[in-house]
Amino acid sequence: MGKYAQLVVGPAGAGKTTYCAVAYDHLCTVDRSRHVHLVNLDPAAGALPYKPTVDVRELVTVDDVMEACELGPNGALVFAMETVLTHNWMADELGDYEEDYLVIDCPGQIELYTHYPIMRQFISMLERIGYKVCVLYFCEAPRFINTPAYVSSVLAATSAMLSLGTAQVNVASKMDMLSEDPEERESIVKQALNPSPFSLAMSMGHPRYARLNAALADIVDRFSLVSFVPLTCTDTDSVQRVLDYVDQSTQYGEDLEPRDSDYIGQGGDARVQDTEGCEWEGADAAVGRYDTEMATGSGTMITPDYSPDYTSGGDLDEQD
Ligand SMILES: Nc1nc2c(ncn2[C@@H]2O[C@H](COP(=O)(O)OP(=O)(O)OP(=O)(O)O)[C@@H](O)[C@H]2O)c(=O)[nH]1
Repeated sequence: MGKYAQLVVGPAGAGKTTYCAVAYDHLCTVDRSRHVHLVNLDPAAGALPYKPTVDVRELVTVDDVMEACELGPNGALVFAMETVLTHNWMADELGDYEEDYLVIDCPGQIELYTHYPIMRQFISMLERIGYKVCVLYFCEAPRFINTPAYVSSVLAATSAMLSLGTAQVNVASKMDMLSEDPEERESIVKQALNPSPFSLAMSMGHPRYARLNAALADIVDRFSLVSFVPLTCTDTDSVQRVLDYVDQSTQYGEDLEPRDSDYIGQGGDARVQDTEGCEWEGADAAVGRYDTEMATGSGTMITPDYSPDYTSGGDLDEQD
């Protein structure tokens, strides 16, 4: 089987801990071929709904750091995470097994994924000891209904992808909060995630920033930035679907295929061509594999044909 890790990241309250507990149960009961372990990487975590195999709080807690170093909660968290890396504690805790499947519950401070190199270094450490890593970036689906929040989520997910530099599956969590009807809720999110660039630009923010809004809307639209796999933690099928995409991005079980057309949003239609002319569509592109390839310069993204020139002026200028 080899060694695999899913790193569950995203803003506070997005549903990371709940997913980790549910995914662990699912993997232990439905797919029993893996040696699954839960890892708590949040030194500020309170009561957890699962019993972790490895718990960072045994090494350091945010409360201890706050007291010892007289730091605030955010500074203490960064200090605690740096402590984890400098002590090589995690590698020692994980041991030298040939086969492992880790589900890692991470802190909810977004700056860890976008500003600091800590999580990138943590991923490098896992890769060094033989793990294939996939990041799961969580966003709450109900936030997508508000356009500025949607654009901000897309940009934050993209920022994490660039900063962490590994395969990434973006997850739209808490889908059940949109509607009781599964079809209706997917359609709500699909609509919210596929606005025309014009309506995106118009509803993005204050007219003072019309040119910036237009440029961002164009980028979000033109480059099919990210897609989201819908998730409701109480729905076994949707949990399985997320796991399928993670498997595909880490190439766990080469013969596994994700279910088609389950991605929602811009990148669901992404098409990517590698240097040998081989084209990846939808899932392959959307799981973030193309981003990794592009980052290393070995991939070429095919952009949609429709790319209106909103940045050159027109009606939007009148709002400046
Ligand atoms: N309705 C609904 N609620 C959910 C779902 N997943 C999680 N929640 C709820 O969302 C709240 C936050 O969930 P957590 O799993 O603690 O979120 P988190 O991202 O780990 O939060 P932090 O540890 O603060 O970073 C809890 O009350 C969960 O019960 C879901 O699929 N549907």
